[in-house]
Amino acid sequence: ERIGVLGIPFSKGQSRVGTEYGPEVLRNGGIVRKLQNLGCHVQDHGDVEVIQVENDDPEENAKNPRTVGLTSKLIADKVERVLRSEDICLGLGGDHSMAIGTIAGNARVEPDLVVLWIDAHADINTPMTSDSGNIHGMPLAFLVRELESYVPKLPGFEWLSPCIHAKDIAYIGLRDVDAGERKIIEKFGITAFSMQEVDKYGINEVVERALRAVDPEGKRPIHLSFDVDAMDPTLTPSTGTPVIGGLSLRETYYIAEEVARTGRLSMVDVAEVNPLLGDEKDKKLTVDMTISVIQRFFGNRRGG
Ligand SMILES: N[C@@]1(C(=O)O)CN(C[C@@H]2CCCCN2)C[C@@H]1CCC[B-](O)(O)O
Ligand SMILES: [Mn+2]
Ligand SMILES: [Mn+2]
Ligand SMILES: [Mn+2]
Repeated sequence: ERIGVLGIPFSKGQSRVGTEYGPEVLRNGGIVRKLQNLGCHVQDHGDVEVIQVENDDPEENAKNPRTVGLTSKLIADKVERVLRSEDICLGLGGDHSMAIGTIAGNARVEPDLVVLWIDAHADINTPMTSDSGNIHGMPLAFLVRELESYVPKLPGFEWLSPCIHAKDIAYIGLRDVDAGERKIIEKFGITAFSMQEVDKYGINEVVERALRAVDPEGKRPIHLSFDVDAMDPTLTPSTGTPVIGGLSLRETYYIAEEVARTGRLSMVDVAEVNPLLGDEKDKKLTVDMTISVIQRFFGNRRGG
């Protein structure tokens, strides 16, 4: 497998400084070398250029819309280019608004992709249903065709057309879903396995059902968007919106190993690592746990 690593040093989808250092701490943690040691061909494509728009006033309750929108376009263009020359793109974030660009860019190369969203949160608020106005809580709303009439065209987003269907998404790890998101998930029948289902069925059954729900014939490319807050905060404390009762290390490994085993992985987003949150121990733990999970998306199997 040829892997293209792309840094996405972005933080304006939310309000806490620090996620812009995500790519740096993951690179310093040795992710490129560790993937090469797995026998992968790894090319580091550097960082996406981040745009900071002056006087970027909120629009329809969404904060930093122009900065997020225009940076998302650059992300999409770069992801498209990487996927034209590599088999898989590994996007190192950066807050989860990065997924607007990564999914848009991936869909240009793999229009038939499905999305597995591993997260404590649903990240599908519209600007109107959002309590925070932070766009990292909205990325899927900008991408889902069925929501197009519910989402205003914000300044900076003129370039973006929704590119996935609600039925192409499956969530694993939900445990902090807003009322408006719950309504959207129910209205459009989005496949969602919260931590309650993980406890009820076990992670193996959840992964099997999630994959079968979005891709019953087992032939579509997979965009895996991993928010490190899906894991329990005892494992990844350095993240902006931690929620207790998260995925264990072994459950997260299992998801990664099973997705790797499909052989249809197209892109992995790694979102919401914030090395400025917590103490040095928290930061090191978060980076080490995140890197150990990433390795399992790319062939490191516990059984050797
Ligand atoms: N839905 C949210 C939004 O701001 O839209 C609200 N939530 C925080 C809020 C705190 C109080 C209790 C209810 N939850 C964060 C989430 C976005 C997470 C983005 B991610 O990328 O980290 O997943
Ligand atoms: Mn390709
Ligand atoms: Mn989250
Ligand atoms: Mn998220």
